[in-house]
Amino acid sequence: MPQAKRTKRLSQSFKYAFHGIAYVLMSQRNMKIHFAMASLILILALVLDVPLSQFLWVIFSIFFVLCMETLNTAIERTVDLVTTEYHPLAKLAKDVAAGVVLFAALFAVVTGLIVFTEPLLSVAGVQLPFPIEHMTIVAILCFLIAVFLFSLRKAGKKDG
Ligand SMILES: Nc1ncnc2c1ncn2[C@@H]1O[C@H](COP(=O)(O)OP(=O)(O)OP(=O)(O)O)[C@@H](O)[C@H]1O
Repeated sequence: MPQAKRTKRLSQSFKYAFHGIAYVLMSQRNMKIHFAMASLILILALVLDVPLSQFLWVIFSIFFVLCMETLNTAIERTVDLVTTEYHPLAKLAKDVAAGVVLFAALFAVVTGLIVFTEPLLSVAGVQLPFPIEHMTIVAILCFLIAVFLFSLRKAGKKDG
């Protein structure tokens, strides 16, 4: 029956997807760290009773990081399929894929700082000197400028 066939195919797809996720979790140290951090953050959100609108951002950033780490592993294995020898393009592909995970992780850190800094400090009876959004803007601007300067230096070294 076509219906039964489709159900079987769907369950097979889930099985393959879970196999992929299990592989990433078992083989990648970073994925284990992401899982541990996500668990801690969820417990912290529960303890601090984070409002739903902010909690949604926390959940989004958790799954965003998990997605990017999974994608990164897929890219790494694909590169390994093409070559296990040293190749500058293999290096570039893997380094850029690692950059994707770093961007996702930074997004998660920024989200965590915005959501958790004030509630955590208020538990300790401390007040921030400036609004958290202003401090976040300054921190992100500093990061962007630092990355830009680092890239310029790298490009300069290549030319020189
Ligand atoms: N075939 C290759 N050619 C050139 N450089 C490579 C190659 N494979 C890996 N590298 C370099 O080594 C770095 C680490 O690669 P590696 O595949 O070990 O990634 P990893 O994050 O340690 O993943 P895993 O431990 O899951 O294999 C890459 O970012 C890249 O700079």
